[in-house]
Amino acid sequence: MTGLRLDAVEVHLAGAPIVRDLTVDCPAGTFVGLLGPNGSGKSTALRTVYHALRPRAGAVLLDGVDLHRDLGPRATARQVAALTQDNAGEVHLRVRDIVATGRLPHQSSFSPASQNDRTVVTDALSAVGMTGQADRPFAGLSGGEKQRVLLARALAQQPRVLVLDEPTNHLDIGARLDLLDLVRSLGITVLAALHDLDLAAAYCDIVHVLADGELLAAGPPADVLTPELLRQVFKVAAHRTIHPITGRPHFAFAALTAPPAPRPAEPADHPSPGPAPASDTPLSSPPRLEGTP
Ligand SMILES: Nc1ncnc2c1ncn2[C@@H]1O[C@H](COP(=O)(O)OP(=O)(O)OP(=O)(O)O)[C@@H](O)[C@H]1O
Repeated sequence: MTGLRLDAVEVHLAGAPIVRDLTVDCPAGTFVGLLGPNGSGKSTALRTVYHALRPRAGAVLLDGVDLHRDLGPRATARQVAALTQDNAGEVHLRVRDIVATGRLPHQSSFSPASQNDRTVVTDALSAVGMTGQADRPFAGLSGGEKQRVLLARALAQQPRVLVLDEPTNHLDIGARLDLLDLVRSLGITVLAALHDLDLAAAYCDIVHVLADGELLAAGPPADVLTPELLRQVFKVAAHRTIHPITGRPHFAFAALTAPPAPRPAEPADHPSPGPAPASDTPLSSPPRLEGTP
């Protein structure tokens, strides 16, 4: 298989098993989601892909090449870019300089930034809509702007695999969709930890669900994300419908302890045609707000 494969990956942290026997296949060009509750091991698994953690057992393979055994961190960074939550330490740089660090794996001390490097950085800034902010200090940006700059840095790496750890944190709904649309349009292999199950269902070709460091289910979102599985994994009541625009699964959630809502009135209760008033109150006399005279 061409693409990325986590093959029976095992990670221990502080002596405890955090990820156990995890196999995840990301065929080349697919968008694969890693889902699961807080603490289920998603970030830990992703960190083995971008060389921040070495698996204790198993392997991370890119087109069959073992990233830890056969490639070092620098060679891996020419193939794999990550957009993660850890971005401390870069706060004193300008936006353009942050994005330019994405070119470092492609440069050597004998070949500093080339014209091509500068063009790639300019294009990456443009792709995320941050051209006009290129000279601002990174530290002065909003959370959403920072996220876009860090995506630009990942794009500047010109990776074959993009690892995303909760990439839509801090983003408003329009920016979330823009970011995931942009990522999808790249046509590269994507492995993303996502909490938003609607976004996962809308963007992922395949999802893998983790619980307590182990793989519980994998497959297309429509097959995997059943109300039964969501109840088991996230301990919520889930109501699944089809999104009227995207045609993908769409969810409404309630706590398992939530009382059932009163049943809506049957159509037979309102036999007259045309729009019905929202309540029994006549439209000519709007209800008074509590506390108004
Ligand atoms: N350096 C560490 N030492 C010990 N335990 C750790 C370390 N890093 C993470 N863990 C633990 O590993 C478990 C999995 O953490 P991880 O961050 O991978 O989960 P996650 O699924 O990404 O969670 P979230 O959705 O909350 O981001 C958690 O219980 C966490 O406390």
